[in-house]
Amino acid sequence: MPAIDRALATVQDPEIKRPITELGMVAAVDVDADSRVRVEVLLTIAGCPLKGTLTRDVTEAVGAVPGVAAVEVELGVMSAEQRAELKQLLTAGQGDREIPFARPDSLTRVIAVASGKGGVGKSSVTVNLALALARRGLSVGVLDADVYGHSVPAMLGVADSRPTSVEEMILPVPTMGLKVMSIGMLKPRRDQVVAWRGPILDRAIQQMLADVYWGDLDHLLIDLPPGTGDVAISLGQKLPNAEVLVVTTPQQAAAEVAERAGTMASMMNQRVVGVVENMSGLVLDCPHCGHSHTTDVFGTGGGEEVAAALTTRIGYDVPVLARVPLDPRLRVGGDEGSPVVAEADPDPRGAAAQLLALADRLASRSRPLQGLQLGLSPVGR
Ligand SMILES: Nc1ncnc2c1ncn2[C@@H]1O[C@H](COP(=O)(O)OP(=O)(O)OP(=O)(O)O)[C@@H](O)[C@H]1O
Repeated sequence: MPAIDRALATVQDPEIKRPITELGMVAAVDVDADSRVRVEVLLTIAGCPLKGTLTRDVTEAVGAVPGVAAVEVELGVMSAEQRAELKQLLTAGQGDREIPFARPDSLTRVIAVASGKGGVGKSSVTVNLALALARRGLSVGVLDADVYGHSVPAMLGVADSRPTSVEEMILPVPTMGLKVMSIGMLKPRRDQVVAWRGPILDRAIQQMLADVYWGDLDHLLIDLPPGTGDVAISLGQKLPNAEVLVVTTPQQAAAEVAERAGTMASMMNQRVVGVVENMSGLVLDCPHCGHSHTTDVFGTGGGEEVAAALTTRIGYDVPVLARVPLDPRLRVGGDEGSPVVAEADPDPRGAAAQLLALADRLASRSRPLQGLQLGLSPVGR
């Protein structure tokens, strides 16, 4: 029945984000004399964590077709051959172990979020920015490459999730409209320590970029470890066309290390797109006078200092793109796995409003060629 086929084509696999009909996941559709429909859906792997979502979506879509009396969803599992076909379909045109974002024709804007030192709010900025961009209808992936912290999954409420893998192709974990992959998800257990060094880290980064099925992304946000270590070098080599956002605090003492992270990105030919000053003034409503007062807990001027120093050193304008205030709601959102930008009606003086404005600024910027590698080489005469 074409109407049932059309209804099934509206159901997406929650991880791959493509219609199940295109992915070879609908094995059979039977309609009996009483207009009861039985749909056999093939999961990519047995025990797929999202089978409940799939069953519900298929039941709802087919149940809404006029004339359908009842829907029964039967779940099966793809054979090795069917999985190999699926992998082939998803990676068509992509060379083995090729990083799709490094291709010259890639339309994905990669933004790596860097900081000089830890604890300045790099991961908080990454997850909130990602969610704010996704709320604008953009397709966004988040790659947590912070070997020391990997706090992104917890901040997005998927700390214990593990990605599904289909024939060595890893499907990122879907949450809140984002696709998430973390270096922590490559560990067998959450409490295990990642004690990897150069070459193994490099392989892990390669795997997370090339072996993960990211699909068509508008943005990929990467949470880098603090500082200028191995991961930043690996990513710089693999993704010279990435843009880098430097997060720092207003504290003057933190400025120098943040500058170093920005300079390093530019040495890797990545464009430094701007600076985010986080933990700027704390706004408190005064119980005595009724007005609000701002306390500069970490001083002032750190963001400007980093931006000015990078502008001079790199030779193009590196602006301060946002000043995000200290805001307990941001911390609570991170702890609870529900980023503050998801709040309805954000307080215009709070962190959420500044992070939403940052997403707007970044999304509305066209990608300038200055600072990007064009891959041109002079022709000899
Ligand atoms: N603007 C802010 N207001 C209040 N709390 C904040 C703010 N920014 C970050 N925090 C809190 O500070 C702590 C450190 O933030 P976060 O983990 O984002 O930093 P980080 O730079 O990614 O650190 P690391 O590199 O060590 O992972 C978190 O508990 C976070 O909730």
